[in-house]
Amino acid sequence: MSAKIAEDKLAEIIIEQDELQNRIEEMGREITDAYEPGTELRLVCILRGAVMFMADLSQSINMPVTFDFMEVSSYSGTESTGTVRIIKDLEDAISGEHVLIVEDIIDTGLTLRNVVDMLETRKPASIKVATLLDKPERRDYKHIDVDFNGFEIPDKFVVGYGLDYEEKYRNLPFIGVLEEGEYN
Ligand SMILES: O=P(O)(O)OC[C@H]1O[C@H](OP(=O)(O)OP(=O)(O)O)[C@H](O)[C@@H]1O
Ligand SMILES: Nc1nc2[nH]cnc2c(=O)[nH]1
Repeated sequence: MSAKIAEDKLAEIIIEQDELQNRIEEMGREITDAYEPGTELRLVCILRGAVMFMADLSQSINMPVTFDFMEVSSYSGTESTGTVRIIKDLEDAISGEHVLIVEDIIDTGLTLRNVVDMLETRKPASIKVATLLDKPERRDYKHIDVDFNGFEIPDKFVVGYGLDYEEKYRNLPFIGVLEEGEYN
C-alpha cells in the first residue's frame, strides 16, 4: 500500500513529518548531552514499531553507538492483551554497557515495564529510555522513568512512522489517526 492510499483512510494527521523530524533531531542532541563525552551507547530497538524512529534518532546522536534489536508483542489489533511475549531476544550481552531502549510509543506501559525489568537483571552500566510518543492518560504503570520523550499525545490509536494497525500503515512518514470504522 502506498502512503498516498493509506492517507485517504486517515481521520487526521496529529504530527506532521517536519515536526516529527525536528523533534527527533532535538532528542538526539538531548541524548548526546546526557552522557559523558566518550561514552559508547548500545541502542536497543524494540521491534517492530521503533525501527524508523531508531534509524532517524541514531543519526542525530553525536557519540559512538551500536545497535541491537528485541522483538516483543502485547497487542492484538488495538487491544493490549495484558501479557508481553518475547519473540526475539538481543543478540549481544549488555553487562557493563550503557543501554538506551528506543520505543515508538508508551501506552499502558506494560511493554516497557517488562523490557526494563528484564534488561536490568543483565547488569548493564545504565539503562535509559527514549520514546517517540507517550499517552499519559493510558499509563497503568506509572513507575517507569522515561528519560527522553518526543511528544505527549491524546488517548487515540495512532498509526504511521513505524506504528501499525494489523501490520499496515508503518510506512507513513507522519503520525495519524485512522477513520472511525477502519479498526473498530
Ligand atoms: O505501553 P503498551 O500498552 O505496552 O504499548 C506499547 C507497545 O505497543 C506496541 O507494540 P506491539 O506489541 O503492537 O508490537 P509492534 O511494535 O511490532 O507493532 C508499541 O510498539 C509498543 O511496544
Ligand atoms: N499502532 C499503535 N500501536 C500501539 N500500541 C499501543 N498503543 C498504540 C497505538 O496507539 N498505535
